[in-house]
Amino acid sequence: MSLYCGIACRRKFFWCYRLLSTYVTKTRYLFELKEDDDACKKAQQTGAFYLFHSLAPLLQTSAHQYLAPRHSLLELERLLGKFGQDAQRIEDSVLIGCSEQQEAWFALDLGLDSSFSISASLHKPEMETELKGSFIELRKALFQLNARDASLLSTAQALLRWHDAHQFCSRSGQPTKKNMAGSKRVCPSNNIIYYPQMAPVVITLVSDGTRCLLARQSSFPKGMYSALAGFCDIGESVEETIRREVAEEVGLEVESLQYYASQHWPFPSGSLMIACHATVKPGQTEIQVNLRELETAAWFSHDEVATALKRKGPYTQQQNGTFPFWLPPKLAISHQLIKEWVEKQICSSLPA
Ligand SMILES: NC(=O)C1=CN([C@@H]2O[C@H](COP(=O)(O)OP(=O)(O)OC[C@H]3O[C@@H](n4cnc5c(N)ncnc54)[C@H](OP(=O)(O)O)[C@@H]3O)[C@@H](O)[C@H]2O)C=CC1
Ligand SMILES: [Mg+2]
Repeated sequence: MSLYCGIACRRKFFWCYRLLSTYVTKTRYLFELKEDDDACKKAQQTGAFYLFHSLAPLLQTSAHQYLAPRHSLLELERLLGKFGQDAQRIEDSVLIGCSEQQEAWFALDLGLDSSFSISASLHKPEMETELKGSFIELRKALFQLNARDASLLSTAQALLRWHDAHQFCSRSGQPTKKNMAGSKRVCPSNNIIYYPQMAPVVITLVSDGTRCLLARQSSFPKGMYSALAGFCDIGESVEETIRREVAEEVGLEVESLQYYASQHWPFPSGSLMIACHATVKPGQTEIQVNLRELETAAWFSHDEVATALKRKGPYTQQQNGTFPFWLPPKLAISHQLIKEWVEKQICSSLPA
């Protein structure tokens, strides 16, 4: 090993160690805040809060992008005081992460009903003026956020929604109580613990070797196609869901499949998207669209998909009345799955 190589390796090792160390420290800190209510309450003193109103995040506009502002505990207490709200409402907040310097990040919804105060929703426009921002539906804003804010706000919204929908014990009917971090709720009358849940969903890009299969639901924006998606049924493995969804939606039988990656997705109410590539049996490529599920589905060539990936919105109606063929934005795992397929096709067509 040359001296240069030795130094480079040691540097690399040191760098990896530093990265790992920061990550582990952060993870252990968040674990402690979830387990210990007092530690979590203390972390709120130096922490920062993302604000929501009826599940819409507070955003500010900056150069065609949305930014998610954070507020200190002091600023939040001042705001609640100004609008006649009890500062105890801050206990409704949920822990969503922390910075490398261990500044804990929380999310709080000022519009949902709270056991600590009511009618906060009456003040929405005044709050927006005071906070110099707007509460914007996450569906409209997600693709104009940077990756970190998109991920934090998606987690926050899913968690706030889950708490709002699990106020009562399904066994005793009594009100449940959230822990300080919001990582669980407990029924005080029978000690049943409820943990936040999400729905597993598969997203599959089917290929016949040279083309890939993309589909549209009538609810999609005009011209947009995506890979096939479907919720896992209870009792199914990911492999079984993929085979069933492909058969149900387009009438094809999957021959092989390969896991690609996963992503948390805030819609409709918090899903774990599990993305896979799949191939169909040779010679069995005739699509039979299930019109109860899809508007249409079709095979697309490598060049058609590569061109669509480069296309940038807004996608306006063309002179012949149709809309250009386009694909989900970069942030969506379906985009990344399709992009990987395009890149793999290029590699496999290169001479060995
Ligand atoms: N991030 C990404 O890149 C992408 C994400 N997705 C997401 O994947 C999700 C699933 O895709 P989709 O094709 O609609 O799924 P499905 O093909 O499974 O069809 C949706 C239908 O399944 C039923 N359903 C079964 N279980 C559930 C559940 N836990 N929650 C809600 N509905 C359920 C509902 O029927 P009924 O209403 O009749 O009860 C619903 O209308 C979508 O919500 C979408 O947001 C999709 C594509 C890309
Ligand atoms: Mg589907």
